Amino acid sequence: MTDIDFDRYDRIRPIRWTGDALELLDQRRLPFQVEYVRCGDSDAVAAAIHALTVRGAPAIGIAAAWGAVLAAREVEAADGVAALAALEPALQRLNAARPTAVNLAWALARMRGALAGAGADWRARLEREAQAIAEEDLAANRRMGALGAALIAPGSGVLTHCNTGSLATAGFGTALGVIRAGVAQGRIDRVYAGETRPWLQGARLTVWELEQDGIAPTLIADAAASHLMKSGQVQWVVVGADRICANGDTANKIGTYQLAIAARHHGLKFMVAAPSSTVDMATPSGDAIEIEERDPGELFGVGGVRTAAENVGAWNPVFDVTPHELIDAIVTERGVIERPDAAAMRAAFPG
Ligand SMILES: CSC[C@H]1O[C@H](OP(=O)(O)O)[C@H](O)[C@@H]1O
Repeated sequence: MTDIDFDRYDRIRPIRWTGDALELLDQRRLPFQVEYVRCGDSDAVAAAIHALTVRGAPAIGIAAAWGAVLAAREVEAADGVAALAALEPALQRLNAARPTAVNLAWALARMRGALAGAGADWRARLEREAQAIAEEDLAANRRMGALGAALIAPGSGVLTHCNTGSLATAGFGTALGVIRAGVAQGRIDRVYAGETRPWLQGARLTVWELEQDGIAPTLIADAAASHLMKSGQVQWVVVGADRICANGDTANKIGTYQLAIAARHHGLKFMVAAPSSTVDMATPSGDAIEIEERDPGELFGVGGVRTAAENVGAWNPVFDVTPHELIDAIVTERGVIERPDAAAMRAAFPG
């Protein structure tokens, strides 16, 4: 199979550290405006994560890590132990920005760990740790892309949901990295992207990302997914994850669960691609995952056009849980877990 020209397929960087501030590509404005917003302190980063200025499980972990670096400039401490105590309120505010993606808490735990044993140079240690988290994520995505693409037979069609690309990570993407690798290797002929209401990560972000690569996706309404699967044009559904539990149950963007049900009904394969930073072995199953519910107002407008009358009752959970029984493969940078269950997860993530 041809090698993957990673640089060709990965020119978007949603997160930029300037040395004294964090610049975030404002994903609320894409694809119509390409604008970066500047976060000069940790609370601005927390607000940006909550507002989805930056979004995507790995990306919010990386942003929070840089938020901790900014918080370090807001406190005085002689060493790592004193810094840990002084930083904790800011780290808690960063952690509270969104509840479902485990990457946020995972990144902040990495930053706390970097302080252990640190001396007067603890701020520099934090900055190195944030940089390492971002670099490790990019490397993980590129390895995951190759591992996931290898499962896909040449001539395949793939459906993806939400945005799991460079915009949601340090680069290349998770599920979108598998798709980029699969297209590069001639395995994937057709890419379908679900619009992903209500926030339209698919229509606004995934389509834009793939067009930057010269990959022409076919956009579909979320409601068209089962009909597409029935057509025989798609062989795999490939999605990302926000939290993968100890038994393989997976939280991901709302709408993923019904894609998994339809895929199983139509005999399609269902792949979850996520870095090991998304695996949460401390959560036994999907029932224990906190599902973020956002402002119902996100349901009422699309591109400035109202989609419902005022004061309509609405419910806006933005994630759901796919039971492991409906997942054919979980792909992380450590390898492929076929037919995931608690035993397979323990074998892959022994502790
Ligand atoms: C590799 S991104 C993982 C995950 O994050 C997205 O959620 P959101 O856009 O709300 O941050 C979506 O669930 C992606 O699959």
